[in-house]
Amino acid sequence: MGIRTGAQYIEELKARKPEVWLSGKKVANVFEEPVFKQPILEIARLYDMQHDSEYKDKITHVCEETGERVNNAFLVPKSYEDLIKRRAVFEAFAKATFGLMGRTPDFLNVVVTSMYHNSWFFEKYNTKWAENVRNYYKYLRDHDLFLTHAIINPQNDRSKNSHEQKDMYTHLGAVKETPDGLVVRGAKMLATLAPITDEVIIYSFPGFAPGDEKYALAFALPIGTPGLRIICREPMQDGTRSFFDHPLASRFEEMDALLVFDDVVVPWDRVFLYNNIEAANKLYPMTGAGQQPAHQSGVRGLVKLQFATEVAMKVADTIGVDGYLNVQNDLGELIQSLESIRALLKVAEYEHTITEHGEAMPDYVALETIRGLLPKMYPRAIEVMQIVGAGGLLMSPTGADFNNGELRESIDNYYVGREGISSLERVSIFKLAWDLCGEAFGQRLLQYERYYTGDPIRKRAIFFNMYKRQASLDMVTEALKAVELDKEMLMN
Ligand SMILES: Cc1cc2nc3c(=O)[nH]c(=O)nc-3n(C[C@H](O)[C@H](O)[C@H](O)COP(=O)(O)OP(=O)(O)OC[C@H]3O[C@@H](n4cnc5c(N)ncnc54)[C@H](O)[C@@H]3O)c2cc1C
Ligand SMILES: Nc1c(O)cccc1C(=O)O
Repeated sequence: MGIRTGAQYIEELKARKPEVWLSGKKVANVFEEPVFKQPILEIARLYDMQHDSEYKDKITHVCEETGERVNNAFLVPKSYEDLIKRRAVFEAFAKATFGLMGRTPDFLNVVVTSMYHNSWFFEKYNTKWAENVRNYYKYLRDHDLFLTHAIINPQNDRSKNSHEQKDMYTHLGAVKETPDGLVVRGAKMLATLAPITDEVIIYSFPGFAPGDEKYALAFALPIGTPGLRIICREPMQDGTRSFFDHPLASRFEEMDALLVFDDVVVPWDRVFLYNNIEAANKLYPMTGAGQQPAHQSGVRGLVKLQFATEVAMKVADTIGVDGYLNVQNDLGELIQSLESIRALLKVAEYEHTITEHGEAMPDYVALETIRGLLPKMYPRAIEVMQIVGAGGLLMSPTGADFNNGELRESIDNYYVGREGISSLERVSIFKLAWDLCGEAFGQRLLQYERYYTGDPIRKRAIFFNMYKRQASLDMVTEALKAVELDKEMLMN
């Protein structure tokens, strides 16, 4: 098999019947559901890029084991050059979606590739788990599959651990072992793009306490597995809004969902971890499942931040305000943020380390710095877009108004931009901006940047403590030597 085409992705999607709930109704056919139709086509486009002569050699490679061409997300990076090959697919997929779809197939395929290369970790606890991870990676790679994931407990009572919740199966937990597999019950959040993916992987994110053993789980299942219920949030576009009026919301609605497992049987060959809180707490930091996807997210986040910065700059130019100091100051700040992330990515790749298992790991400090900065920089770019766009963001007519002969003269006369910018150009740019800085669609993109990789506050605290453990603070010691001299004097 190897790389799929968009048509193959869609055919396989059509052949599945996941239990998807949307706005109070069970979705009979995901591909025909207007809310999902365009996002499916956008994902299909990514698969087609793998066969496009412009991208094929950049984003795919020939697998040494099978001789098939596979996506670079499945490449185990062994060198700087391999990291650059991985970056190529992250960048190509991000640019195809302006960085607005965070969970494109490359994201989780990188996670599973990392778990595969670090199957020694699972071996330590259970050789079958390690074998299952290795087999699953090969299955994903050879079938070029698209995963969703839900590694966070639903937001119920965050002051209590899973085993202390009112109902012991509010959070996903193991119920019993059977000859066919492990029976699991409960919920996990927040499975982005779940309705249009092939499979779901559940893996553990640190935070398990003694008593949480039944919740210590990692496994993968086909998205249409019986008993798996996918409950979507309210859609932010109904699939009928025009590309003109909502150039981004109409294309890139990245649905989020709660997953409810109703005594679902996980076959034993799909169980990667179970009933072991030490393993569950260490999986994320020890298998590269935290660091390697941060490379993908950093590249994607850079593209998204660059896109927002470009839109803000275009808005300012369109209405002739980028000559003013305040606007230049704000836009200059966005560009400096953008260049900071670009530089940090180069550092992350260049200052990679080779692990004892031969994996090229992008630099932790640079990646964590990106992880902590993007949740601040992206909201700031949206704020600047709102400040510069001002009332003009609420002035745009609709495409229907443009098409109304009675209105057309007024539209052409009164919606123009600066000299040389027609009404159509000005309104089109302001509609891009409004999708990003006004619509619920854009607010989700902002919340995504804040929280897609965990709670930035707690992640920053972990980063600080890691940094503090390695920080020598030598300059302070050096500076205090001068004080020592005085002390000798003072002592005498
Ligand atoms: C758009 C979007 C897409 C997402 N996609 C996915 C996905 O595909 N897969 C996935 O698994 N997850 C996904 N997530 C979920 C994401 O991982 C979580 O949002 C993130 O881990 C934070 O958890 P939470 O949202 O439950 O916030 P909470 O943990 O409930 O935090 C809420 C508030 O309470 C504070 N708080 C809570 N607990 C503590 C504590 N112990 N100590 C200090 N402060 C605390 C937090 O700082 C925060 O201010 C997505 C999130 C968003 C917004
Ligand atoms: N992918 C993640 C997620 O979905 C939630 C929390 C953390 C991560 C991550 O990869 O760091």
